[in-house]
Amino acid sequence: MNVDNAPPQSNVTLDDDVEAEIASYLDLENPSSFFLFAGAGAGKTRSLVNALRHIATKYRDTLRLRARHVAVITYTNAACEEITRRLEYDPLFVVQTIHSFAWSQIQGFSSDIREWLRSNLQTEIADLTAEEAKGRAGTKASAARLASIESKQRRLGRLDEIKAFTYNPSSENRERNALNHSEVIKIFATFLLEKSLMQRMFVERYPFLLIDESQDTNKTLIDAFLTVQQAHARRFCLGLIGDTMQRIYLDGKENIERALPRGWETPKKVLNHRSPRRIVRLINAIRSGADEQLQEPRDDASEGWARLFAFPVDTPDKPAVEDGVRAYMADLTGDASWIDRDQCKILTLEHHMAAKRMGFEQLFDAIAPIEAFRTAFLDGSFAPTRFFTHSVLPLVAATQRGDKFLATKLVREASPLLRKDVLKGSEKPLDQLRIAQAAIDSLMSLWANGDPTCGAVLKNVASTDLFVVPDSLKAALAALSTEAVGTESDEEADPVGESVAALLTLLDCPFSMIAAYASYVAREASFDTHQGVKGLEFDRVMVLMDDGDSRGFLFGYDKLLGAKAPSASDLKNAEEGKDSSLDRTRRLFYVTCSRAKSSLALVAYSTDPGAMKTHVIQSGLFDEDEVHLGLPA
Ligand SMILES: Nc1ncnc2c1ncn2[C@@H]1O[C@H](COP(=O)(O)OP(=O)(O)OP(=O)(O)O)[C@@H](O)[C@H]1O
Repeated sequence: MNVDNAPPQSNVTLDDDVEAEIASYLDLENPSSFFLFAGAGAGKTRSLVNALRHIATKYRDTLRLRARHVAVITYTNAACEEITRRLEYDPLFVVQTIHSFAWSQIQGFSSDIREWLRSNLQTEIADLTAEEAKGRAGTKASAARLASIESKQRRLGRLDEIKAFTYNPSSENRERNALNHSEVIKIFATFLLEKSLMQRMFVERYPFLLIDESQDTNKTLIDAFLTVQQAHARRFCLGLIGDTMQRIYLDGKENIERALPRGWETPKKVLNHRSPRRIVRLINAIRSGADEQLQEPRDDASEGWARLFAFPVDTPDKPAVEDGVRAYMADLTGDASWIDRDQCKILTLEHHMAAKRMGFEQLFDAIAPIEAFRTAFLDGSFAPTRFFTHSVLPLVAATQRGDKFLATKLVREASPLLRKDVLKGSEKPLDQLRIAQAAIDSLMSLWANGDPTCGAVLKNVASTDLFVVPDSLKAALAALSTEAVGTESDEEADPVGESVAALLTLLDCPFSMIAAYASYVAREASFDTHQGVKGLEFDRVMVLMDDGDSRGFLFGYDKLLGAKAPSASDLKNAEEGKDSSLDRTRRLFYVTCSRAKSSLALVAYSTDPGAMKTHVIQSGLFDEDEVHLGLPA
């Protein structure tokens, strides 16, 4: 065959040798730790599964002989199940989410856990006591501190009674002997770093540890793993898989790629298997503001569509405008499914818009701005809101529906009033049931005068002992219940801290917001956010961006898309290499746009749609005919 006439080589196998490269690092005798650089749709899951299969083929017998395993940490339970399934449930692999994995490693060390907790509680109590000494007596802040000190002291006092600690990654962990989610991570990281025997046992048991979505994995633990790897570089292989451009959680490690120790390998994948050419060009252009990683579309990829529609920020009927955009996209692409809202993935980059449209804005505004609360609040695991969504709401909803059977079941399962030992110890268990029913009646009576506040609900539940109030709410409850005896100037001189203030605002919210928030975090809403679509892909994606809705504490589409100039602090952050709101917005924008398999419509509500249009064209994100100011005729 004449080589000149041969069809040009397709690029679809371009990255195939990366799999071999990774396999070469997975050498039991001479391991190399690695960080896989691969953008959106590069097939990271496939690389991970291939790497694991390689280990199984090459080392199964050797590993089994010494009861060793391969550990894999994934971000979600769904990812965990998917990888386990693809590995055909092979017991060689321990595939777990970070909390389950951390717990499985520390579970047997009850006395060490007890000592860690003792020392941690003592430090926390000492800090609070010092704050109390500096503060003013009789203020709400003082009431909150005293309540925290009391509950910590109570826990400290009971530590020696606890024989074994418990933990459940998907529950409230409110039992006396339970650890909470962040303690499990901190304890594991501390043990790994401080207990050399545990460190040695760990690398002996798991000579290979691969972490998926490593950019979002808790930074304390990533740092601990990096230290362990450095100490045992010759017999422990740490493989980090992920994409720095897709870091969306604030507890992930910033600039992880720059923190890699010497001697690490950095294989790179360049193909995007998911998106059509136009969308790969767009996500490359978005990414170029952050790093130099460019992707190539597959040679057999179609051209696809990406369009930007910019509207004034005060557009009155936004949902109607969005319907119009979908109708236009259906016409443009010849894909009638755009008409059907349910066949499109509608993404809001931030949650405020969802909160506003679904009716829990006040709740969102109370909690989301607090950095330490945000991640858990947005994924539904924040203990104070979970108390309302998982304990109180189901009971209230069942009672309001007249479902007595379910209401009784819920109280039996969760209420301290009907705990088995209480019923057993009671001479007349029937009386105990009456007490529980009276507590339910008392709670439900709050609705006689309309929608009660969360604070009124909490006070009521605490007074009847219907449910255990989580520690995280006790300080706020104390502050709420305090008839402040301090003067106004005392309150000014000793205000409640940011966290308690946020919880007090939460307690001020009408309880009806809890149901709206619960359905949002359970993803029952018709639109989703970047968090909900991690790792997923959809044919038709519509991204909604509204700075008017985002309150500016996290986002800045107008800045990203050029309708507003960056602020002085943005420029300063950029100069100092610090993560700015612009960087965060760029990453969310990248994550959402890169989910599209066929066509993409961006809808921006802007303070200056004209300036946005000029900027996105000048910066090479879009061509002139791809940007519409208003709905095209
Ligand atoms: N080598 C390949 N050949 C063909 N299709 C592939 C290949 N690798 C991955 N794919 C497909 O490409 C799509 C993206 O893969 P995958 O979801 O694993 O990417 P990813 O790197 O995890 O992406 P992201 O980080 O954006 O979530 C999937 O539909 C997958 O089946």
